[in-house]
Amino acid sequence: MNTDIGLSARLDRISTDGRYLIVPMDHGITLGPVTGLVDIESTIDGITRGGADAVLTHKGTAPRVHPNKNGKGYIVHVNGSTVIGPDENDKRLTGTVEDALRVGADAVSFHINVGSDYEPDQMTQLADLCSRAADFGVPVLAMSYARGPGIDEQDPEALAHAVRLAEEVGADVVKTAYSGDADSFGRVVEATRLPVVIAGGSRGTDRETVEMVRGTMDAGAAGVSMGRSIFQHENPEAITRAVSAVIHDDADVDTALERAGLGIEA
Ligand SMILES: CC(=O)[C@@H](O)[C@H](O)C[C@H](N)C(=O)O
Ligand SMILES: O=CC(=O)COP(=O)(O)O
Repeated sequence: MNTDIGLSARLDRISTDGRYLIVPMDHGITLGPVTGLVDIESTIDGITRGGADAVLTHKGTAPRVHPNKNGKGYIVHVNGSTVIGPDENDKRLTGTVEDALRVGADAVSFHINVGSDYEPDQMTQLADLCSRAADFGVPVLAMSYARGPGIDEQDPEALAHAVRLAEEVGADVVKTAYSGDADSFGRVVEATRLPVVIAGGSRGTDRETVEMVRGTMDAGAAGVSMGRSIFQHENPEAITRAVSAVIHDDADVDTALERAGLGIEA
């Protein structure tokens, strides 16, 4: 059976007209129950009201996600590590495509640290995940970071390599870090035919967050998979509304902040 229609139907559920505003909340494994993840129900309710296309968690929190996601998309993340373990870059499998489908996911995601000691195993696992997901018409979001000893995590050449690897092994959407400006990130976006979305990293000011999103879209990217900058915000709905204004309505930074009721000062 042709699963292309399933793939495109599911991609539509996690995006709007090819643009992606994903809020990942898989950090409960990595960082523990940090701000925004303790009462994850109200965070999900706020961000989906604010304009998120999809939320992302590990499979165990699925029962807490579904009643609060206001009809938006759902992605299940299938590997993880902790900051208190021996090596945070050593992400291990936590689920399968079948697990994700069982808990009602529209897509799966997987984190690879390109340049780390764990890259060979993670690359094989990602390639296998893409093959398995393709059997079911399930999209794969590859979180492809340039991370490891001696790696500059914002180096555009390293990021370009990371996103290209994701395409080569069969992913459908790729997330990576932002290189810091639209010009250099344009080279990252050009490195692949996949839709590219950025991670937000640790939380900055509202203006810094929205400027980063504006630069990303100006570089030709497809959106964001932005976690801490959104779920750790004192008003996740408002910051999502600002990010959504840029991604979905092509707003400039001041307009986006004003529309969300956030101050336009730095
Ligand atoms: C906590 C971090 O540094 C993030 O960049 C994570 O590595 C990315 C991911 N969402 C995770 O928690 O595994
Ligand atoms: O799953 C994690 C991400 O996609 C990015 O999270 P961040 O907190 O925006 O770096």
